[in-house]
Amino acid sequence: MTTPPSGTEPPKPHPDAPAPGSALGTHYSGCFGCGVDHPTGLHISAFTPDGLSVEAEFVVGEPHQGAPLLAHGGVLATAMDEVIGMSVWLFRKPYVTGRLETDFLLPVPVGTTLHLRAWCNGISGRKAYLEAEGRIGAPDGPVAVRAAALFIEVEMEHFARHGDAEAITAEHHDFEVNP
Ligand SMILES: CCCCCCCC(=O)SCCNC(=O)CCNC(=O)[C@H](O)C(C)(C)COP(=O)(O)OP(=O)(O)OC[C@H]1O[C@@H](n2cnc3c(N)ncnc32)[C@H](O)[C@@H]1OP(=O)(O)O
Repeated sequence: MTTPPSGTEPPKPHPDAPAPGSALGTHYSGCFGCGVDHPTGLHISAFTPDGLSVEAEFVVGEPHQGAPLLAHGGVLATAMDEVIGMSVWLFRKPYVTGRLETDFLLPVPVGTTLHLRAWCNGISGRKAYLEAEGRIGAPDGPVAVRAAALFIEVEMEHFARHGDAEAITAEHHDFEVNP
């Protein structure tokens, strides 16, 4: 379910995608993944090297523990969800996570800098097929977490209908899309 149907072309950058090297900023200041105002969130800040994929760092802190001094698996899955979400929004359409599969390959100690990368393998109709990985200590460090995801395109109205419409319009969005 997270593999594109055969024949799906690899995506090309959207004409309005951020320029290669651009920082992506936060899409919502209260977001647990990237929000700058979240007291215990992951504070992931990301950039796109090519307008198609996302690279980011996540420093595992004490609020992110599962076992003593080790990252909680659900928190690591959140980090994967966040960078995958950032990468699919590069296509300038709103998407939400439908399915997220995660493999945990190594324990991740508190204090680790996880180097995250997310990319899209294909888009077919409303479905986007994506992957991510988290490497310990360096962009070419050992892989601790891998994820594959199916994201589903929605109307912007999805967020207003199910969430807080005023908060959406009040925030500045680096990821603003005009559906
Ligand atoms: C920059 C932003 C960063 C954000 C990072 C964080 C991202 C998130 O965490 S988003 C929050 C978590 N996700 C959600 O809240 C989504 C909740 N789910 C929903 O709202 C709905 O189920 C939704 C929108 C995904 C799909 O509903 P709906 O629009 O009615 O479409 P629906 O017809 O059910 O599904 C569309 C297609 O996707 C498929 N699909 C939907 N969900 C899944 C799933 N879990 N697994 C596999 N396929 C699925 C359906 O089978 C259907 O396929 P087909 O067209 O071939 O029949």
